[in-house]
Amino acid sequence: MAQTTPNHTQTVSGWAAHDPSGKITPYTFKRRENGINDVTIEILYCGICHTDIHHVKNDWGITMYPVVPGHEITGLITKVGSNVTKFKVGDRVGVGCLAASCLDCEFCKDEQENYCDQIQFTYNGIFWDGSITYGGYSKMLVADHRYVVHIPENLPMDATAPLLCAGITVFCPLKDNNMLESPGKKMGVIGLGGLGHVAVKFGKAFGHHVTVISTSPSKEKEAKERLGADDFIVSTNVKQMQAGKRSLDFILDTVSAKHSLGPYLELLKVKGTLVIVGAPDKPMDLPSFPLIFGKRVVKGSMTGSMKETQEMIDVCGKYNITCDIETVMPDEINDALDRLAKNDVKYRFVINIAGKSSSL
Ligand SMILES: NC(=O)c1ccc[n+]([C@@H]2O[C@H](COP(=O)([O-])OP(=O)(O)OC[C@H]3O[C@@H](n4cnc5c(N)ncnc54)[C@H](O)[C@@H]3O)[C@@H](O)[C@H]2O)c1
Ligand SMILES: [Zn+2]
Ligand SMILES: [Zn+2]
Repeated sequence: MAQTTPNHTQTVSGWAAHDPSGKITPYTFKRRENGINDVTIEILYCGICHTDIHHVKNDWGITMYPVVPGHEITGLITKVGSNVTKFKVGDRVGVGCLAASCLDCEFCKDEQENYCDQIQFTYNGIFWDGSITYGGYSKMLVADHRYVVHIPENLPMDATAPLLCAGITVFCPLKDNNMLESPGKKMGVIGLGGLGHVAVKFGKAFGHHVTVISTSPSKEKEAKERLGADDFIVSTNVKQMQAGKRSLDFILDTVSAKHSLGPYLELLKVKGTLVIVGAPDKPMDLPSFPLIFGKRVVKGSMTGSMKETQEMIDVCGKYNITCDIETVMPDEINDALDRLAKNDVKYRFVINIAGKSSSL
């Protein structure tokens, strides 16, 4: 593993964390030359995902410092390799969590490359040439074109950026559990942050009755008035949790910190499903009784394939779904990370990397 290889000839300005304090500082590094399968992207915007916090603070014990976070990237193509036919210079594009996969295993061949066991991520991964991947907190990216999607013309580049991770991560569990084509389900969303607020929007766009389950009573008004949620349960309110028992068909758990699944499982109907997408650093309690007494299912889901990501972005174009964002400049990233850790954002920070004034 190396930070660069001889073909890393392009100097790029970015922002990196250098140790588990998580403090971000300007960082200049090298990217590879644009290869035959690559596109070069001028980055316009990059969302700040809670996964970025887990990485800069080494919550999961896997961070390779210095880490340049960022996997919710939108920008414009400035160069295309000779094998690339799907993109041209000037195209509006997005890059999410995936940078490379083996292209040969059963999952890669079945367009589920997000489950390839050699998957490499947009940052804190190791690319095929042995170099460490650096993400979207930077001015420019060289990406294999197979891991890039088109952004529909009607979607703004800033409020679309978080869809590349937050959006696809909540879209796939809905798709996998037949929630795209069968309206009228009772759906719950635990945690109203970056992922959770997009889940509410998808749930409503797909015709479901959406209940937000949150520790913060103060979020109820906004969840209903701004995001269109139908119901709100405060998870620390025993009476409300009791009244909600056996009421939901499907729950999406987006919580970033350790919590017990038992009380949430009780909210599911018999044979209901809870999908975990939040990634706390510690194991969560999973009591057996709510599972066996309700024949309930708990499963996980990780981001989405590139085919699903393009499908999700196109669906967002069709329904005009974007994220509710607060835009920050690169020198405000540390404040934004601190505020995100305190859950003080509605609902996603997006870094204005290029410093352009309009949202394009
Ligand atoms: N599965 C995937 O592919 C995938 C993709 C992206 C993010 N993630 C993970 O999903 C999680 C959420 O990401 P995000 O960007 O939406 O974060 P976020 O900080 O925007 O939202 C997390 C929400 O969880 C709530 N929360 C925190 N602790 C809680 C607790 N103990 N009980 C109840 N609620 C609590 C917060 O109030 C907040 O609303 C993170 O762990 C992130 O790493 C997973
Ligand atoms: Zn993410
Ligand atoms: Zn593979």
